[in-house]
Amino acid sequence: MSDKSPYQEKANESKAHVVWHESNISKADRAKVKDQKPKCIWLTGLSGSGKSTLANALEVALTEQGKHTYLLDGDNVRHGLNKNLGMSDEDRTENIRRVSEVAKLMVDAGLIVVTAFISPFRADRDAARELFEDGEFVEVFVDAPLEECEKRDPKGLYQKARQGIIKEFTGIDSPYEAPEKPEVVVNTAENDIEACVKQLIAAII
Ligand SMILES: Nc1ncnc2c1ncn2[C@@H]1O[C@H](COP(=O)(O)OS(=O)(=O)O)[C@@H](OP(=O)(O)O)[C@H]1O
Ligand SMILES: Nc1ncnc2c1ncn2[C@@H]1O[C@H](COP(=O)(O)OP(=O)(O)O)[C@@H](O)[C@H]1O
Repeated sequence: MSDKSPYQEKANESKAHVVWHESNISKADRAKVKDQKPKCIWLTGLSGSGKSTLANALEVALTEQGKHTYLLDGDNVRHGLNKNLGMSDEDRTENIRRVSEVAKLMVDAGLIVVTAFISPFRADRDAARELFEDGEFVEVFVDAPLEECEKRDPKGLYQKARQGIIKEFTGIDSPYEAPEKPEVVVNTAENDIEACVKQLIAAII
């Protein structure tokens, strides 16, 4: 987001008068009560690659193991917190910035957070990583070729994008920058859902 945005102008006005408060309970205290290591599991990939499906299945598996989790999904967050954002590059960046900060708060609360956003820009995902301590941020590339995602087209969005009804669609007329060094790559075109979840659990726990 540029420095000329209304959000940034208001932030600049008030910044000088806003003071950080320390809390008596730390992230480590909260994590100890939950008996787990807080983490942010960041799923990135094309629409239809399998982010929501895997994030849901992963949350189920973690909950069955007694872990305390929360799932942040792009479609859902865009109905509430980020309902004032569209799909321009600038709005996607702001979407990911806000979600990264929410995920950081949730990790501070001691949770294992799973996020499912296209998050197409490398710089935005790197900025998210910067908010976390070493080892807390696990970038997962949910990898499936565009042709496979388009064939699945679970919401009929690719068809609408090809017809020009939806503009700036990721992979069609908006870019997707694949991760260069993700902690995990799950290939959803070659492995079934169960195998991908197994791979994720092994990488996380
Ligand atoms: N133009 C365009 N491009 C891509 N996706 C679109 C678009 N318009 C609507 N949708 C639907 O919005 C979901 C993507 O939201 P995200 O918040 O994950 O996007 S982003 O990270 O800000 O790029 C995405 O969800 P997934 O299919 O689950 O990825 C789509 O359902
Ligand atoms: N290994 C797999 N992992 C995840 N989804 C898969 C896999 N194989 C096939 N699919 C199917 O692909 C589709 C992915 O849709 P979805 O999870 O909504 O993707 P996204 O959230 O990335 O848009 C679903 O219909 C799902 O059943």
